[in-house]
Amino acid sequence: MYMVKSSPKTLYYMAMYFSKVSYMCWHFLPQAVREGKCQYERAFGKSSKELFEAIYRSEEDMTNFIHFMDSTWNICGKDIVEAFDLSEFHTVYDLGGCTGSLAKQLVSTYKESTVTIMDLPKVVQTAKKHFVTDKEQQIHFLEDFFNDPIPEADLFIVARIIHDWTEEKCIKLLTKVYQSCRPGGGVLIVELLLNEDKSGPVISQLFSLHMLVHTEGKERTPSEYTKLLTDTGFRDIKVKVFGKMYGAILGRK
Ligand SMILES: C[S@@+](CC[C@H](N)C(=O)[O-])C[C@H]1O[C@@H](n2cnc3c(N)ncnc32)[C@H](O)[C@@H]1O
Repeated sequence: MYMVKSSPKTLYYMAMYFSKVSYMCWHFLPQAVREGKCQYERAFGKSSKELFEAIYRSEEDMTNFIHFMDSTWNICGKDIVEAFDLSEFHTVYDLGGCTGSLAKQLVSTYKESTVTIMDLPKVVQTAKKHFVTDKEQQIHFLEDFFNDPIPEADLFIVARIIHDWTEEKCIKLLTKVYQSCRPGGGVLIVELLLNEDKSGPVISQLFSLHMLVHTEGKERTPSEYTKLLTDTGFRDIKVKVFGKMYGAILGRK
C-alpha cells in the first residue's frame, strides 16, 4: 500500500526524498547544530540563499519533492480539512499549495468552496499539467506569495509553510495574510506540533532537526503558533492536535 509507486497511498516519493536529499543534509548535522543553519551548500554545493532554488535544483528534484508533498494529503488530508467546520469560508487561498492535494480534499468536503493555490511558477506549471484535471473546476492557480499581492479571501491555508522560514519571514507572510483576510475570515496553519515543553512527540522533534538541516525554519509548539498569529492581528485561536502527524490551528480576523 505505501511502497508501491502506483498505489494511491504511496510513500515512495517521501522515501526517495529522505534517502536522496535529507540523508545527505543530515550527514552534516553537527555543523547544522553549531552554525544553526541549513546544509544544502555542503551537501550539494548549491547555495541555499534562495531556499526553494536549492530544493528544486533540477526538474527531477522538483518533481520528486512535489510528489512527496502531494502524497501526504492523500493519507491524512481529510483529518485536516475536517478539523474545524470550514463550510462558511467560500473563497479559499492555499498559500504554497503545491500540487493541490490538500485543495482537492477541501473542495470534496466543502462543495461550495473554491481554492486558489499560490505557488512558485514552475510548481504551478507542473501542477496544472500533471496533478489537477479540467474536471476540478473549483481549483485555480496564482504565483509567489512573498512577492506578489495576495488577493482578498475568506480563508487562507498555510500548510507546512511556516516551518520553512525564519520568524521574520513568517511574520511578513502572516501580516500580508491578515491584511488580505476578510473580516470574520480566517487562517488555517497546518504543521507538526511540538509539546508545550518540547519533550516530544519524537516525530516533531526529528522534523525540527530535519528543518534545521535543510530549511530556514523549525517546528513549533501550539503556543508559539498562537503568538505568531496574535502578533499579526488574528484572534480566537483554536488548536486541534490529532495525536497523529499533523495538527491544525485556526485563527480568525
Ligand atoms: C513544504 S512545501 C508545502 C506544500 C503544501 N502546502 C503541502 O503541505 O503539501 C512548501 C511549498 O511552498 C512553496 N513556495 C516556496 N516559496 C514560495 C513563494 N515565494 N510563493 C509561493 N509558494 C512558495 C513551495 O514551492 C512548496 O510547494
